[in-house]
Amino acid sequence: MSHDTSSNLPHPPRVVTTINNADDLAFARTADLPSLCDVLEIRLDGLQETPLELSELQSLHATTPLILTARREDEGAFSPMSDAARIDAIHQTLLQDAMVDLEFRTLNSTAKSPALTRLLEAMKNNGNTIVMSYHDFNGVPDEAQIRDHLACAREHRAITKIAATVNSTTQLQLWTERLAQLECSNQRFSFMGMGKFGMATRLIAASAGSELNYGFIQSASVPGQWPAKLLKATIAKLS
Ligand SMILES: O=C1C[C@@](O)(C(=O)O)C[C@@H](O)[C@@H]1O
Repeated sequence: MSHDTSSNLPHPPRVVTTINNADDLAFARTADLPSLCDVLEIRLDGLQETPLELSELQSLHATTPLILTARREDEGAFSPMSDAARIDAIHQTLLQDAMVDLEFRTLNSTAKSPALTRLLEAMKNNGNTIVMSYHDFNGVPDEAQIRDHLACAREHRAITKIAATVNSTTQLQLWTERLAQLECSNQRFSFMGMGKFGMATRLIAASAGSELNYGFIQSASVPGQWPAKLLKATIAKLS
C-alpha cells in the first residue's frame, strides 16, 4: 500500500522524546510534555544510577505513553549492561500497555534466556507492544536484512524500528529504497537516518508512515536528531 499524505496514514506519526539521563528526567518532571512529544522513551541504560520510582513512571505513562528501553551495548547503550541486567531492568519497570524496545538481535537469537522468555510471557499478559530495534552505525541495511526484520516483527506483532546512517547522497538513495520497502510492507514501522542527512530523513519518513519519530529534550543522542518540540511542530505541518 502506498500513502499519499500523512493525514491518511493508518498510524499517524508520533514524536518520541528520549529520557536519556538524570537531567532529562528532572526536565521532564516539570515540562509541559504534550507540547514536546506524544511518547516518552525511558532509556534505562542511561538511568542506571538514577533512582526511578515505579509510581513516577506510572504517572508519566498516564499522560504520555512510555517506551521502556535498556539498549544493548553494540546498539548505542549510554553505559554497558549485561543482557540479564537489561532484561531485568525492563521487567522491573513493566507497566501495563507500555511499549517495550527490544533489539532484533535480542529477539532473533535462537537461544532465548529464561529471563527473556519470562519477560515475553509477562508482556503478552500485560498487552505490551514491542518496538523491535536495529541500529546500523555504518550505513543502510540491505533489502534482505529488512525482509528478515519484518518477518521477525510479524512473528512478535512488533513495530519494526530501524535507524540507519545516512552521510552521503548514495546512502540517502539506499535509505529511500528501504523506506519504500517498509511502506509497502503493510506492517507498522519506524524508520530514520542518523548523520549528515539524518534530520532531512526524519521528515520524509514521517510523511511515508513512520510511526515513531525520535527527538531529544536537551541534547541529541545521535547526530541527525531534532529537538523534540521543533520536530513535533514541523511534523504537524506535513501534508
Ligand atoms: O532508538 C532510538 C532512536 C535513536 O537511535 C535515533 O536515531 O533517534 C536515538 C535513541 O536514543 C533511541 O533509543
